[in-house]
Amino acid sequence: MKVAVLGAAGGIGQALALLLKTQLPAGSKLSLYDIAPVTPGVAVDLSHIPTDVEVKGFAGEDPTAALVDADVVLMSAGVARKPGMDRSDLFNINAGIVRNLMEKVAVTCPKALVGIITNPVNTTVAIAAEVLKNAGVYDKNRLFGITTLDVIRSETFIAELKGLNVADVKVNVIGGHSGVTILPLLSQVEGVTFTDEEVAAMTTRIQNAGTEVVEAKAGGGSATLSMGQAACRFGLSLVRGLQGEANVVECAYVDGGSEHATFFAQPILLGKNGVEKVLPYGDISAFEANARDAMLDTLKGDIKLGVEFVK
Ligand SMILES: NC(=O)c1ccc[n+]([C@@H]2O[C@H](COP(=O)([O-])OP(=O)(O)OC[C@H]3O[C@@H](n4cnc5c(N)ncnc54)[C@H](O)[C@@H]3O)[C@@H](O)[C@H]2O)c1
Ligand SMILES: O=C(O)C[C@H](O)C(=O)O
Repeated sequence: MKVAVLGAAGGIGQALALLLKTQLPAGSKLSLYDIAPVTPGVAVDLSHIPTDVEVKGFAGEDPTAALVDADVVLMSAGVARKPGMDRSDLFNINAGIVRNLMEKVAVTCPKALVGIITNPVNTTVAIAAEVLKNAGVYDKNRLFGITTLDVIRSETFIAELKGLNVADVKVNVIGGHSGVTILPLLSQVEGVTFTDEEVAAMTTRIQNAGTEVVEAKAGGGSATLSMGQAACRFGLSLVRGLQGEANVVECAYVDGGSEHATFFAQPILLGKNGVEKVLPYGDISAFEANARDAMLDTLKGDIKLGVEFVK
């Protein structure tokens, strides 16, 4: 199994690469790419960790060498937020980066499962899809916006509030990955009840958790370590699905035939071809139904921006 990380010298990329080096199945290959010249050095550094995962690093303008024979591509290349910015403020720089990298993916490893981390995810995934369509290689089951950070934040914050073992807390987060488009389905969390006030406060905290980190880092960037963990969890789930493991389920932002929007985050069953099945997200509360319906104009606008960027 070969996993390529694009943006591998960055805050997320290095954390993710470290976790993958120590957690990918024995015999895997890890391919690191970034425009930053330090990237081959990051690979040499990781290669001294005694696991059976071969690491190679590539720098420069062209990611092709890193993408050859990749089964999974995880992309965090791009710029991150500073205080006062919204994720959509990253569009001007990151849209072009994602487009250019996806053009190389389309030519070099069109069958790879691609997980997009680069913000604004609601839009960059639509850009990636349009590039793959233009190249004639789009398979909606192989493209994912990684929203796992919203899931692990929800698990953490709920366990803290309710005094639970975090390993026992499971939460679906649907919609997208910014502001009101992030919707944790708190009504479905087993063994827990929330007051209306708790639901409102917890939903807002999860929606603003990225900003919480951006402000705490005070100009030093956004979430990198928790995102490294989230992307590792999602990337390992993609690998487990590819290897034929049963019942691998994650929430992700996919082109899954949702009635709500072209791309929508919801639970998916992963398998040998990526998305095996888009799963229903189940019964939701009136609060959640209102929040879901209220987000749709924003989400559809974000998607339209991505489609129009490539056209
Ligand atoms: N999906 C999520 O939940 C989530 C969570 C956190 C951050 N993010 C996003 O991930 C992205 C990366 O964040 P970070 O903290 O790692 O930023 P960072 O600045 O630390 O790292 C980004 C890396 O991308 C590289 N890069 C820039 N342009 C490139 C190109 N054309 N080709 C290859 N590499 C290129 C840079 O050299 C840098 O090493 C940001 O857009 C951020 O908003 C998403
Ligand atoms: O908030 C950001 O800009 C980064 C990321 O999307 C996050 O949720 O932490």
